[in-house]
Amino acid sequence: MSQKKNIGIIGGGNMGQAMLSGFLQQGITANTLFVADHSANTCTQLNRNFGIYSATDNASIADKADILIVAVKPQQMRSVLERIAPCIVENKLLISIAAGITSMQIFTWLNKPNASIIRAMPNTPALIGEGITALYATPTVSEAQQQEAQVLLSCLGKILWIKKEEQMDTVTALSGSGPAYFFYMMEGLITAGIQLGLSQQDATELTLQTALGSIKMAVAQTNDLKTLREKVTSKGGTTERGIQTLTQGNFLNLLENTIAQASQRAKELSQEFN
Ligand SMILES: NC(=O)C1=CN([C@@H]2O[C@H](COP(=O)(O)OP(=O)(O)OC[C@H]3O[C@@H](n4cnc5c(N)ncnc54)[C@H](OP(=O)(O)O)[C@@H]3O)[C@@H](O)[C@H]2O)C=CC1
Ligand SMILES: O=C(O)[C@@H]1CCC=N1
Repeated sequence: MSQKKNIGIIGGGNMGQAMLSGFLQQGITANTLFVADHSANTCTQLNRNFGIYSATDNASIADKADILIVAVKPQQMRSVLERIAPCIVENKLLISIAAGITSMQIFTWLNKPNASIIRAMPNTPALIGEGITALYATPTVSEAQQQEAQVLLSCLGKILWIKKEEQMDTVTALSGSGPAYFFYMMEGLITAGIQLGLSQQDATELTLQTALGSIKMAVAQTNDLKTLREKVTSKGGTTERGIQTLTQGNFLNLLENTIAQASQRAKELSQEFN
């Protein structure tokens, strides 16, 4: 990515900082990164920890940025966008990562039907360059801007372009929220191991390395997931009993319902904060 482009981020919280880390690790220079956060304390910390310029005034950061990432909570999106609207001049690319908030709402709040808007859904593994970011470009975004967004957000891991905006809610439920489901499952496995007599340290090491090895095998795609599972599951053995227990507990239905509910929540966020 051309180092001449200034990257602005509004909202220096969990995801704003994960993105910032990913950008810096991939060699985007600190003097092209600008962050706004309404907390002066957060600004001081960002400046100290990342060596980037930060300010409490959103408009000043929006002005400096060629590419502006809005990373505040959905409930803050409307007031933030209405206030920075005068800064969203022609050729500035605005990337929203807010769950649920539609491009139609963004255009309306900016009152700029020709603004260049991309919706992005990253996830927190962006912090170590192992995220995946789904992207949806509105028709006002040029090919060159799509390319810029792709190059920039590739610093955070993989990229997946989505053609239909309505799919963003499912994407949010699956990959945006997804790391939390995996962390939750690992927490549960560790707890179970401890309850059955392992030390915290041993249960943690066994769980984390098993997760890592399984993910690496899944990603290598030498076999499909079902085959990989079946290779572990000896007839009449331990895994079979474990999987039976998951099946009896409607594990797959539970997962389907989890994604459906998270996706539904994205739709509600859009309506609640309209
Ligand atoms: N966390 C995640 O894994 C992911 C989050 N997202 C999306 O990213 C967005 C941010 O989420 P997340 O980082 O978790 O939230 P955080 O609350 O951690 O970050 C938001 C930051 O913005 C600050 N802020 C609040 N109001 C303003 C304002 N008016 N102007 C400037 N800064 C403000 C907050 O300060 P304060 O805390 O003081 O309110 C906070 O530091 C959300 O829209 C979410 O849907 C998308 C993908 C993944
Ligand atoms: O929980 C949330 O609403 C945000 C969006 C995806 C991950 N975190």
